[in-house]
Amino acid sequence: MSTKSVIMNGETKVDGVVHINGMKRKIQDTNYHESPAPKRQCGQYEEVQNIKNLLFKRVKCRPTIGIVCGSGIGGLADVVEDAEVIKYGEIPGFAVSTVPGHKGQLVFGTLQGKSVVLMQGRIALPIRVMHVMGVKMLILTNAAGGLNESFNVGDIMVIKDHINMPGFAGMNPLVGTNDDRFGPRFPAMSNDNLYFYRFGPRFPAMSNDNLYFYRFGPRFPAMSNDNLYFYRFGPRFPAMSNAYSLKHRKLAHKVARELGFHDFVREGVYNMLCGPNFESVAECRYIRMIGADATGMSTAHEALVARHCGMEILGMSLITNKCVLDFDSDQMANHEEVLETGAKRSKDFQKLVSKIVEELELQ
Ligand SMILES: O=P(O)(O)O[C@H]1O[C@H](CO)[C@@H](O)[C@H]1O
Ligand code: HPA
Repeated sequence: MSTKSVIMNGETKVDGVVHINGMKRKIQDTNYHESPAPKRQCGQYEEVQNIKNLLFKRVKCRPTIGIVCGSGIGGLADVVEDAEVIKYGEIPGFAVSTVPGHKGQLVFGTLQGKSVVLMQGRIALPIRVMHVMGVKMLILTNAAGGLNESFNVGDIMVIKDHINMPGFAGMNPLVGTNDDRFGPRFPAMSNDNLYFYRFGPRFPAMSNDNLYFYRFGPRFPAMSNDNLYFYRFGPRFPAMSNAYSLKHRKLAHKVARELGFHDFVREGVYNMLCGPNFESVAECRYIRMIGADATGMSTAHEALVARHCGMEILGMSLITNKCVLDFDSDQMANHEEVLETGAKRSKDFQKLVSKIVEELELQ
């Protein structure tokens, strides 16, 4: 006899298979989002702790700020003082970055008096390693193609939000069983401070502030009197608010003005596609239509992993080329142009990031 249960509106579970809008999803628990995922690129907790221990045996630096250097932007490492460099190949589990323009190493040291770690070469695992090392603030940089017609090659776009396009097709670094030691189950990336749970968290304390809203209410609420949320296992459907926080975007623009960079520092929405091909003209037109100002092949997943474990983020894209939006154009994006623009703007980018680091107030 088959067992059938209604999980939530429109979703039913029949013999361990969830049916959503006519599609079948095999599940382990009652939660289809927790179906077994392939080995997680952003790291299991023990693995991440082991890497941290290994790194802390090798370096003196205890970073509080992490910086991910995009294509052609790695020159920032040159201004890091007391640099301690570890190649990805020396770190178990770190994929060796294959993109030209990415050196594939971690650089620990001091920037403007603050302890930092730079990733020269982007892979997902180090974000969680940074988190367990104590990094509170992550600066994400990338090279991106400009979609906004008013952007020029060489502009720097402060990211106000992102579109995780691969996520539309199920590619999200947070898919798989949630490890609550990193963060909650369903982080939202909206820009407000309200938490919405689809079902409510599992074992939350009912805090004293008025920022948390439950759509259905928490499962096992305690009524304690403190202002903090403690998750024993983490909430199921939390929102991850303030992803690219206004505070840090404002700081980036203030610093840009102080440096006289305001003419080429812009703001906009970053779109991530998987790559490795550059986008077709129709794709570019589509991404522009849905609200993106620039597009690349990175950053959104790192932002998701970072926000999931509670890090603050600031993102900046160097517009290295203009995306081709005209079907009849013979222009073609290419990685050489990306690196070339990166090189031309590298000193300005370094100054901007260094001064932002100097002025960052860590909570
Ligand atoms: O996002 P970063 O690492 O800057 O690199 C960008 O540049 C490469 C394409 O030229 C792609 O990897 C794209 O994502
Ligand atoms: O035009 C682009 N598309 C995708 N990624 C990129 N990285 C730099 N430029 C681009």
